[in-house]
Amino acid sequence: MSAAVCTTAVYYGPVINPESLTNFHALPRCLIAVSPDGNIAWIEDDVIRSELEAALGQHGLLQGDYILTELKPGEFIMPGFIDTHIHACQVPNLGVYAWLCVFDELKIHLMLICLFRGGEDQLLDWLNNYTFPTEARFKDMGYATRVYPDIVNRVINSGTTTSCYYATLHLEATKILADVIHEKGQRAFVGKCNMDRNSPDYYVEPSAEESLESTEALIDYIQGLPRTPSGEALVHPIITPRFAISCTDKLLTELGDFAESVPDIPIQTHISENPKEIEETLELFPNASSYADVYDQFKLLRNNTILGHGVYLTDDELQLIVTRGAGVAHCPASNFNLSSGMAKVGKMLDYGVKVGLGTDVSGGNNPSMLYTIQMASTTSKMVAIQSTGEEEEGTFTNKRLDTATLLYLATLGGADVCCLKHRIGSFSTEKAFDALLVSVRDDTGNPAVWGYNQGRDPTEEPHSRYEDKDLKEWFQRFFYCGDDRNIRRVFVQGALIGGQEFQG
Ligand SMILES: O=c1[nH]c(=O)c2nc[nH]c2[nH]1
Ligand SMILES: [Zn+2]
Repeated sequence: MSAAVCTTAVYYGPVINPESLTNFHALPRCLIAVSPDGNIAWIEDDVIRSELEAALGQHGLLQGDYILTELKPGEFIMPGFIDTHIHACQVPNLGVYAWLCVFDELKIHLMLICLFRGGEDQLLDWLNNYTFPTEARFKDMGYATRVYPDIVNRVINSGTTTSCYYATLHLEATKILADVIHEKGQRAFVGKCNMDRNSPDYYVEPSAEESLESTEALIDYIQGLPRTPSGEALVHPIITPRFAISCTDKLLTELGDFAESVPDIPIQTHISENPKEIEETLELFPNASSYADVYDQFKLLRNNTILGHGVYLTDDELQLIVTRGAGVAHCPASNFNLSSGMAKVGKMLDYGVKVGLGTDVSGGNNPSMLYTIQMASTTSKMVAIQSTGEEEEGTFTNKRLDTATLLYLATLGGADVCCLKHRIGSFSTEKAFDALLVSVRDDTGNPAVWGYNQGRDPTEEPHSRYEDKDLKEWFQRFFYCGDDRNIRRVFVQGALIGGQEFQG
């Protein structure tokens, strides 16, 4: 675990705080106090510099009771990103050409791996040709021990404070992933894939019983990890039937029965990503009226189910998903890379479906949520351009997603999908301080961001009062052309765990 925070931490400066699908707050002079347990003690929205000490005093904080971080011009604080769908074990597959050896009991598969071969393959071929061989390597715990720390670091440093991780089917390697996340102090859900059919012989579980057994063992292991000083767990287990195609009826039945006995443990899976996948699913489950109905029949569709993709969900399925209270992880980069299609996020929102964003590495080619936000924006614009329907006032269907909506999806929307909206996704009293300190100053070294210093008179008083429009401008520069270099500090539950200035 990262170092414990032992005194009140106070942050003073500009803050971006999401509120709803249509609104966020840009607060240029905000004061946030974080208790030693990492929760937000209180927030003052607008405090002028000369009244800072007085404001702290009113909350009973005298000098020596707190550590003050005062932001520089061009810096701001915002909630950390929530990635509702990422395959940690697929990061080694990102954009590389390499010879890869996969060992199974009897033979060595030697194959040329390249990401998407220029984007030729769609989902099912991509899984067989590239992804399953990549994931099979995690049978080797040495490999897992070597690669997972770098993968988690990379995710944290790109500003993701909560991740919903898929691991491989291997129990021991998945325990290693959970250990690494715990050690680094990230908030996360970690699941090992359940998959007992329609997968290559070197990468498939031998039976439904063994699949369930190792799932239960992983849950026990993760629930046994030490908690934060306030008794909260940061790493949670999640039941992870890979997708319907890779699970027998027996496995889905057993997982559904087991899930019923542990209603607080969430479930993640894939749904309706690709036409061929949907066709195959409906052939395998002839009694189901739709893809969503397959999961529903097996008691796997409920308020804490996270459904990856949902590109081709029908109206009936959207209605069923809303009724069950499940959420969707919108994975726009992956949907482009695998030529899956463009999810109708606006329509999902109008139906009342909970929606968050997912990088879906390595279907998605970047573990950064910023990149995913930009892809979600592009997707919504393409859906809007192609739309022939009338635009209705006050709805999202077929419209471009604006900055407020994209910010919501990447933060509060994700929190809602993870059933953690009461803890994370925005700043308010008693929520966890899961936050990013962002800079658009020139010294970040990101030339794509026209930063705070650009064109500014160096003799200008640096603390001249900013307006909320200045802050909104900095925020948009970061949102649409920022990258890891702009993410200076990453906090989870009040503890500094990453970012460019972190020396962990
Ligand atoms: O984008 C995807 N990535 C995967 O690993 C996967 N497995 C099932 N369906 C999937 N879709
Ligand atoms: Zn996925």
